[in-house]
Amino acid sequence: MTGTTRRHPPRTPPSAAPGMLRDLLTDRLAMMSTAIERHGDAVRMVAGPKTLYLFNHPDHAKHVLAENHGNYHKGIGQVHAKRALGDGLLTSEGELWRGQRRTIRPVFQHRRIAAQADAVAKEAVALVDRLRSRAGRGPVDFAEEATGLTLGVLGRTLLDTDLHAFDTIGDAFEAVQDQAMLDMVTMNKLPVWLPFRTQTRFRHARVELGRIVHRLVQRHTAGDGADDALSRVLADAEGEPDPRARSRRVRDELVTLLLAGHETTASTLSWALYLVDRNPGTAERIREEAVRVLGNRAPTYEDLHELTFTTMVVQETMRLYPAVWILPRVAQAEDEIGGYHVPAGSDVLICPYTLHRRPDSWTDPERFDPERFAPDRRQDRHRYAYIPFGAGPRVCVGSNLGMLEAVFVLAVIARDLRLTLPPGHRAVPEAMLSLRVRGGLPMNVHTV
Ligand code: HEM
Repeated sequence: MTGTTRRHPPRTPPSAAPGMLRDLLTDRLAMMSTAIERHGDAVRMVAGPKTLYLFNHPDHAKHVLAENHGNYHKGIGQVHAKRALGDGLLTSEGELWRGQRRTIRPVFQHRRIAAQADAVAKEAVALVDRLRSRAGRGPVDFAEEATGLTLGVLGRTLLDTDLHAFDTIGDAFEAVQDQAMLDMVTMNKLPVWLPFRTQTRFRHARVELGRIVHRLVQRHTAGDGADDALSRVLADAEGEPDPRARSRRVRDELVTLLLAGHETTASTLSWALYLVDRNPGTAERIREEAVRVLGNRAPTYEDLHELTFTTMVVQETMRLYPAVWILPRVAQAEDEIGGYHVPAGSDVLICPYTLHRRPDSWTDPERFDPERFAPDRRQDRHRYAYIPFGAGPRVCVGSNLGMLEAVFVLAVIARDLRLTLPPGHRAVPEAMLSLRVRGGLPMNVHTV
């Protein structure tokens, strides 16, 4: 293609730059949605020194994430998260990534997840018990409870450990997320030693996470022979001759797995509870299904396939509030996406949040309607119109576990309790590394 015939995506006008920079700091979802509304499926967003190529058609997602994935490395935001996560599975590339993925994949296969379903069910039932003890005593922060649950599940399933014993871990991860976001919006220009609160918290958190991983490793070597994620990561790192590099590798991989695995599922659960409360009749349908399938007992892996409506609610939740709201990439060589030229080195964004709201893929896209995911309607849509777990070779490695958790927890909560938002409360999304509920999710607990 010659320079004269190249087609470039429409660019945002210079007058939009101040508003975009403000939105980058305070409302990243509005920044993406507005750009697409004004300019269409492909936009060059020019904000200060940075140009971001935002693509919003399912064919674009297919091209970047699957067909030509080799040309796209992890990008803005995730690159910056490296400061916190090092070279773990989420942020690594090339041979290192391939090796890490090979090491960890067996831990997440269906067979293994099936074996871990009981551990997930136990955590779900324990959460319900904790919530029940708060019934009638004012709102609980469900987002915090969900985070505790998902960390507990990861501890039991990946590390064979009770992570509840590490009570600083939730705060440490929050500090890591905040830092990664600060890095992203400041384009990584702030040295980490500056005495800002976020940076100081981050430095402490990094030390704390290192300490926690060290303790996990020490405990683990005491009882060997297991085939969990920790055993696999340790066995894999044995090939590394330098002891400091070896322990850094173990830390990076474990911190990555814990971060990637708990915030995403916890956010999904919070949004699910929020949507269930706001959409009359939904809680009753989940409860009726849970009573029919489970009776009074804890869920088992076999029940998962029977909890059809609950699964549809989780899927619709991830459409409206995809925990990973943005998939940032950097083009390694020049490319053409949907007929538009993309120079080498460009920051390319695929945004599940806006993709999942395309009116040509979803009738009345803002409406919460789990029936969209009824098993007989699966063929109705483009395969890349719905990508809550990403797509292509870098698709979420933990999606089976994440789904199992979300469905089990929603089912047992709806069966045993009723959670309601305080009157007039609205949850506001905050697009951090994951799509959080800003300020947490206060919910009143009622027994049924
Ligand atoms: C509802 C829950 C979850 C959602 C919505 C979710 C979403 C995603 C998405 C969209 C990606 C792709 C990121 C990209 O392409 O840039 C991803 C990757 C990843 N997820 Fe999940 N995830 C969830 C649960 C989990 C769980 C439970 C784990 C377990 C530890 C996990 C571990 C990972 C890892 C390690 C990656 C990186 C994979 C790679 O690059 O090879 N996720 N996740």
